[in-house]
Amino acid sequence: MTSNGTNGTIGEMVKMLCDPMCSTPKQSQQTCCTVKCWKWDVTQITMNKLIHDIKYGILILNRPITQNYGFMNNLWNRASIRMTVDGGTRQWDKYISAFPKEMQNTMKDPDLISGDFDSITDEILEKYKKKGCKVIHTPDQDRTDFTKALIELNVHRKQIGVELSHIIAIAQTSGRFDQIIANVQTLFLVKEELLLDANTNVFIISDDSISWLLLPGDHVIYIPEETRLHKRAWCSLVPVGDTCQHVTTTGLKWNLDNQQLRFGGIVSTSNTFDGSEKVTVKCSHSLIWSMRLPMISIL
Ligand SMILES: Cc1ncc(C[n+]2csc(CCOP(=O)(O)OP(=O)(O)O)c2C)c(N)n1
Ligand SMILES: O=c1ccn([C@@H]2O[C@H](COP(=O)(O)O)[C@@H](O)[C@H]2O)c(=O)[nH]1
Repeated sequence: MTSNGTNGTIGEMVKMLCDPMCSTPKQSQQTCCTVKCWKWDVTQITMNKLIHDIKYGILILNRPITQNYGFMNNLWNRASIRMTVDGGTRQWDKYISAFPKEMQNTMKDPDLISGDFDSITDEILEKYKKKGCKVIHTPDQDRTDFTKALIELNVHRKQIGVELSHIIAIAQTSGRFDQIIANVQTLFLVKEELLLDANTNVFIISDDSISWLLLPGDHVIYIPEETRLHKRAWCSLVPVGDTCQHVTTTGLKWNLDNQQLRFGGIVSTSNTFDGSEKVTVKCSHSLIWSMRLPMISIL
């Protein structure tokens, strides 16, 4: 049981609702149809409340790692699959090298390293090969290294026979704008092209935000007290790709009432919370939800 009294994993699809407003095909001959419904509790990641039988993967993208040692140590070592992506291996190496030897030794090595390897030296690759990391070359230039890494992670997942409830990508929403957008595209591709098991959700964590894709349906997002009360708390609902024709929310300072979100129309950025324990979002099309990363606990 989490602090919010929610059982189960983040992103769990909790129930099927009957809703005559829903646009999905009718399930039965009555007026009843199926609406998918998810609940999200990010403290399972940020407060290290990952329930012990929940399995997740973690991957490091090519941005400087700014998270504190205690948080990373816990999150990284408890992952079922650890992966660094191309230049992300260099970032990982730099990150752990900054700690004293005894701290470095407590960090497990990556299980997998993938990439087209245009952002990593042979020296670093060799160093990690010698440690026993599996190196996978992914030369395809029609997909990003992040997307290809998820595909490889999924192959490995099947080989070792684990089911992952989520995958955490450590990145930054800084640096190259095209890469920030490409990372969002990866979140869409995962669902569009079924790159992962349908129950596996991908989160992108930077030093100040956590973002993921909300699929059409009903979402309940638990907001930790620390975030709710924070003066600079923020959140956003961004209709990337398609116009989101109908969005209804509760728990926000600027709520939407069956409104349309689209670029050139309304895009809900710099929104914040109204103090409620949870935000609810009902959306007809996919949206990117981002929020201030709740304070990270060291243990
Ligand atoms: C229409 C189109 N535009 C651009 C590209 C080029 N492209 C898309 S993904 C990709 C690989 C990017 O690799 P990644 O390592 O993720 O990023 P890098 O640091 O090399 O830019 C490339 C080259 C393409 N294949 N098709
Ligand atoms: O500015 C950046 C650069 C990269 N990324 C992410 O990391 C992977 C690997 O990048 P390489 O440059 O190939 O080492 C890339 O696919 C992006 O997902 C980023 O987020 N921002």
